[in-house]
Amino acid sequence: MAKLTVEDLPLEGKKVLMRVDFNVPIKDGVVGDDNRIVAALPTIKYVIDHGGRAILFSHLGRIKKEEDKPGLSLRPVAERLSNLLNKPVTFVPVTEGKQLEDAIDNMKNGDVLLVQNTRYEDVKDGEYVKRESGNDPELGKYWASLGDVFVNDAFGTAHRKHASNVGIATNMPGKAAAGYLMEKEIKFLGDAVDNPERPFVAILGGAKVSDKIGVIDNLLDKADKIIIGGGMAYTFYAAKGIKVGNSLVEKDKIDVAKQILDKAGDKIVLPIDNVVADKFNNDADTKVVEGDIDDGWMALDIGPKSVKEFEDVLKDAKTVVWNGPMGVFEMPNFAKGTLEIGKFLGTLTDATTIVGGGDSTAAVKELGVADKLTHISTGGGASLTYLEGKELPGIAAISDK
Ligand SMILES: Nc1ncnc2c1ncn2[C@@H]1O[C@H](COP(=O)(O)OP(=O)(O)O)[C@@H](O)[C@H]1O
Ligand SMILES: O=C(OP(=O)(O)O)[C@H](O)COP(=O)(O)O
Repeated sequence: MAKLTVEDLPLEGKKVLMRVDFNVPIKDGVVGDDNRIVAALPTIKYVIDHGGRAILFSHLGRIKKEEDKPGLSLRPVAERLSNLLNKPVTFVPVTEGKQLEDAIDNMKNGDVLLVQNTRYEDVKDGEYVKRESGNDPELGKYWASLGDVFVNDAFGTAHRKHASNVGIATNMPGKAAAGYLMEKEIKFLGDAVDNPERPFVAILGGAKVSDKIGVIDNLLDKADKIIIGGGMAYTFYAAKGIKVGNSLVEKDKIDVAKQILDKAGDKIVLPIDNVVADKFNNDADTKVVEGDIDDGWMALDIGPKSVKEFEDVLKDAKTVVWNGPMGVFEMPNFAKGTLEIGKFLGTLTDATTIVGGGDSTAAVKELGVADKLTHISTGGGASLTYLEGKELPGIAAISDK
């Protein structure tokens, strides 16, 4: 890696500022899926095992007004982290000032401290000032002044230019390194996209064509096949002149979809059949249709022939990258396509299989196949930005070796 890593930094007795992505689901004050916390443990352990004093920063959710703050405290995360590390974690309920500075001064080698949600800085005295998410230069400078070195392990936030990632790093030139999770994410995604074992198949789903057009465009030059399922498939149907009924279509993207199809030749694989419904509801009347979708019906999942078609494309793949569900996965009656594809990926034990994004990750976990896949990315937006071939500001700001 051309960037400094945690192993390049002096740690013994140092105040080690660490940016992690602990933006995890919290319900009634309890952490739900703790995958992102678990994924950061190797770097945290490395730092404390080498005598560093780990000062952790993360955002949680989005804060636009004072009332958002109480429900988005990182305190439950500190508790879960403490359980996972099997040692005390000091939680500091503020993001700046004497209380934080004193807590840092009181740390001993090997101690762990978690600072309050960095996005508390986005609202000051009731005003939405975006000091954290707007990368206020004074804030990054202040946080950088609290430590000796900086480790960024927040891959999930790497597509954001925040004070707590880019700001701190730019104020610590030559002392800002990547953690193990960051390294691992870049390695798997980087190898998959830049140096894939072939055939390389990408599976893209979900709803937002506009967000993923850039990804498709970049992958056209790199992948052998691109499977498009989920809501985005129907904008491509429209581009091909197939009737879409009431299915989700981004009308202003039909022309771009046409251009992509022209450029793609037979690289793009679209669903043959779909589960269509008479309303956007789990209890809707449904049927499976091939090709044209009549008015009054909307496609909410791929059909059984599409599942077979996609599996035929996937069965010989040596590298697979999957982002986005094949249907309205949240409704049990339209989850089958996503679950079948997830299950099939679990059988591809000879291939490198990488899954990114909340819904697809949830699907493989629900199926219990997550541990059969090579890599589950902790970043949805970040992995997409990477697949799009764009620079991630959080990574760019890390010091070069
Ligand atoms: N056929 C479909 N029609 C409408 N919405 C769909 C369809 N297929 C998938 N979706 C929706 O797409 C959403 C996920 O889209 P998106 O945000 O683009 O993906 P991701 O969460 O992976 O980034 C899910 O909420 C899912 O219900
Ligand atoms: O969860 C995140 O994004 P993701 O759901 O796209 O992976 C990151 O923590 C970034 O959070 P944000 O989208 O509120 O900036």
